[in-house]
Amino acid sequence: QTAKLPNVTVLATGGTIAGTGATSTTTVGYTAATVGVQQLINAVPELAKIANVKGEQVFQIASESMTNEHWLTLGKRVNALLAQNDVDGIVITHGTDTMEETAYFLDLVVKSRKPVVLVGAMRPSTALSADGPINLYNAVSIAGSQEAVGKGVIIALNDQIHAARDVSKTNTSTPDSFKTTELGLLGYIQGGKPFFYRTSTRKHTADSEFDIAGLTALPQVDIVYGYANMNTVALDAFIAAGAKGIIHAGVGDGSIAARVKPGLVAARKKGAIIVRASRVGQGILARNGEANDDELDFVAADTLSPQKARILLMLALTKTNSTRDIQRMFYTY
Ligand SMILES: NC(=O)C[C@H](N)C(=O)O
Repeated sequence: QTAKLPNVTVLATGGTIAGTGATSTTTVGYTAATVGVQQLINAVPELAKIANVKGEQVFQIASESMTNEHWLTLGKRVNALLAQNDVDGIVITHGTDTMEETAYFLDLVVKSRKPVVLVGAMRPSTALSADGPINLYNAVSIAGSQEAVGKGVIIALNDQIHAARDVSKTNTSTPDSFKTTELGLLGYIQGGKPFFYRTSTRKHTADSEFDIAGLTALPQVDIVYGYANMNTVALDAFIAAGAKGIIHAGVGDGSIAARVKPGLVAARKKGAIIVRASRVGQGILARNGEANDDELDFVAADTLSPQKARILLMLALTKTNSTRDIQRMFYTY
């Protein structure tokens, strides 16, 4: 250990960054989650110059198979490590498909201001111009930096730094897939150093009211997707299966089809919390806009994507059933 260097723990969970393909030109149709954490670290010897890096294999999965239970395990491990004086920051290697969801979950449950950086790759480790090694190098640099303290959970790929709340995967396969909404990215990594230009005004990490310490499961919340000719088949099935909350990923500003509305009203009467979100991807979901939320006792998702609204609603339901309080949470986080 070099005294002056920060101590960064790399928690590996799988994904394409740990994937291998048949040939160097295989950039699709490879196998995700095959390379172990020590091999990932060893592939970037330059890491030793910027941090004392320790690796830990938490899972080895493709991120499309991420579950609530994985999140609880990971969140507890992150909190335990960040409580240690000899850990300055954490990097989590993760598949890109659900990285934005894991990042937002952690943003709401990590009890520390120390940096937590999620990183992945769009190309497998065996590909020509694999993006994993440079992304990992940059992520370790951010996790060990003073600049990243207190910024909330970060996603860093392709030389860009994004806040967990507002970033999403926007392209199926290109290395510049991760974009923040119009709200704007946090900064860049250049020459191995992070440069921050903005922060979110929303609460996160050490200022969050959510605590997973005593939890072994999260309440069931499902998403129903809006489209022309939508019906209530999926909604009714989720409610019958015991959903405690429904995210309605409506068209436009969260509009509800005339023939779907009675199903949502019935679900609310049975006790499920209904959150109106939008499938559009940008903008504020107007409370009392396309639906009278006050009258229907629904919640508006603000600017959260449906998949992130699901996470906030699950955590909200661990604390309250009050739609008033849940709406406050959607305007706070
Ligand atoms: N680029 C990736 O990491 C995609 C992969 N399916 C995953 O999410 O694990």
